[in-house]
Amino acid sequence: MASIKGPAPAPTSFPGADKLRIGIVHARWNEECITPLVQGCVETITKAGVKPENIVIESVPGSWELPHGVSRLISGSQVQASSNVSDLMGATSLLDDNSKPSTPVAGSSSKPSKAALDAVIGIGVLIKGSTMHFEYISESCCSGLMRVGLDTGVPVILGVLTALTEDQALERSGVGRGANKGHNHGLDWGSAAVEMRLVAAG
Ligand SMILES: O=c1[nH]c(NC[C@H](O)[C@H](O)[C@H](O)CO)c([N+](=O)[O-])c(=O)[nH]1
Repeated sequence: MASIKGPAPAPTSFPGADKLRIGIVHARWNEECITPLVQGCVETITKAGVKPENIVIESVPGSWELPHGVSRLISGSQVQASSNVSDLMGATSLLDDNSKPSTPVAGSSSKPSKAALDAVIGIGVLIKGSTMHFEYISESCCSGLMRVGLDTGVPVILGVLTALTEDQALERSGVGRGANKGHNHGLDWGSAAVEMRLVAAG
C-alpha cells in the first residue's frame, strides 16, 4: 500500500519573489549531506524567482549553534559567510569555503548588504550516535529555531534532519547509497521559505 506521508505540492509561482532576500545558515557537520541540502535549497529559491545576489549563505560550527546563527543573521550581524551562490552550485563541499575570509554573495556589492531578510532557513544534519547527545541537540536546535522565528516575526524554516542512521540522512539529502537516492529535502525548504514570506504574509 502506498504511503500517505508527504507534503502537498508547493505553489509553483511566487509573484514578488524577485524582491525577496533569503538567508541560509548551515551547520558544518556531516557535509556529505549538508552540501546537497544547501544546493537543493538554493535551487528552489532561485527557481521561485529570488535573485542569486539576494541569497545570503553563512555557516556555524554545528546544529547546536543554528538558532544563534539564524538570530544574528536576522539582526543584521554576519555570522560567517561560507560561500556565494555561484561557487556553491558546482560545489562538492562547502567546507573549503570556510577557510576563506567572509565573501559577499555572487553579484552583490563590495560588501554584503545588511538589508532585512524576508526568511531564513536553518540547515543541519544530526545523526544518532551511541549517547544521548543527539536527543539534546535535536530538541534544543528545533525549539530554538522555532523561538527565533516567533520572536523576530521573520519566517525561520526548519532544515534540520534528525536521522537515526547515516542512510536515513543520505536519502533525505537525495544522495542515498543504494539505487534509491531518496529525496533532497532542501528542495522543499527553499520553496517553504519563499512561500512563507509571500503566500502566508498575504
Ligand atoms: O550538526 C551537528 N552537530 C553535532 N555536534 C556539534 C554540536 O552541534 C555543536 O556544534 C558542538 O556541541 C559545540 O557547541 C553532531 N553530533 O555531535 O553528532 C551532529 O550530528 N550534527
